[in-house]
Amino acid sequence: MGIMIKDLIESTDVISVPYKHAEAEDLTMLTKEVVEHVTLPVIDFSLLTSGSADQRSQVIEDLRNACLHWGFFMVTNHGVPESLKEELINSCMNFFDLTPEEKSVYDVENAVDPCILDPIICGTNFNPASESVSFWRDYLRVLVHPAFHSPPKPEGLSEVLSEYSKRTRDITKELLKAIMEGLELEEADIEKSLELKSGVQLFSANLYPPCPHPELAIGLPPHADHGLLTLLMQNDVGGLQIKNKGKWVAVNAIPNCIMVNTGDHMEVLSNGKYKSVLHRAVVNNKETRISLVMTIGPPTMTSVH
Ligand SMILES: O=C(O)CCC(=O)C(=O)O
Ligand SMILES: [Fe+2]
Repeated sequence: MGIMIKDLIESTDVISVPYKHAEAEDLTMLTKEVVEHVTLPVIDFSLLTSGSADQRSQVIEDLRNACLHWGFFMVTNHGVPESLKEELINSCMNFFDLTPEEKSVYDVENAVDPCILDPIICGTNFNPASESVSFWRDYLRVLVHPAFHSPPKPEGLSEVLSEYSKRTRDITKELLKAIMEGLELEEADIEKSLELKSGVQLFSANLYPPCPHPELAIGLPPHADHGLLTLLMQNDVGGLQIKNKGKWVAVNAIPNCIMVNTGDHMEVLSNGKYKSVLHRAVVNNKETRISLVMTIGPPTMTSVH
């Protein structure tokens, strides 16, 4: 792989983001423009599972509106303990801290066939020789369902990832059920059409080290996700921006909420009603950001984006 940004930063005193990029036409992707901060719709998960019938109907209505107008919402009271999130963040940090040799086993550039989903890959989007905009992200991506995978190192990652995968999967199922009810689809049809039991669940840990010139780089360029729903948790550093009503807005996350967005398969399933939303991640020059991303889709899903 190209050397991961994290390893590069640790091996050299000076790291620059080439200024030539300022001339690149890709500049429209960059984030010099001032973006407004918004609060996404909030979905209280506990009301979906143990609220009264009225409360559940209200949450279904809220989900409908969130999917229609935003394609993004924040889930609170979801039952994932903060400690589990913290442990997973620490384990992923420990993975990125492995030596380049240890990580090279999962090097995306050694992947045999780009059409086959490699169960575990890691890599970087950073390419110092690139003529266009700098991408400032290292990542680990793991297929966690229908068969669970995990790198054996660092110790503890596998257990924590397995637990986190199960919990986010259960949350996704409940959310999907409620979203489908809002679309007035029958639950039996949904199970059948989604084939969630054999569905694909992909985990990504995105690492965005502090960037000396955040205005000349982007963490993740604008994209939409494959799959039905994507669930995202982050260390308490912001960076996610979404395109809403034609303009980019920055997301203010409630601490420890799960941010959820609709993906391409949801757009198909809802007959185009719920759009697969464009989003991107920007970087900053102060703090490392990490996002834990879980994408769930049908068995045919082959990649995240
Ligand atoms: O890190 C983020 O905020 C965005 C991550 C993302 O969009 C993805 O992994 O698909
Ligand atoms: Fe995404």
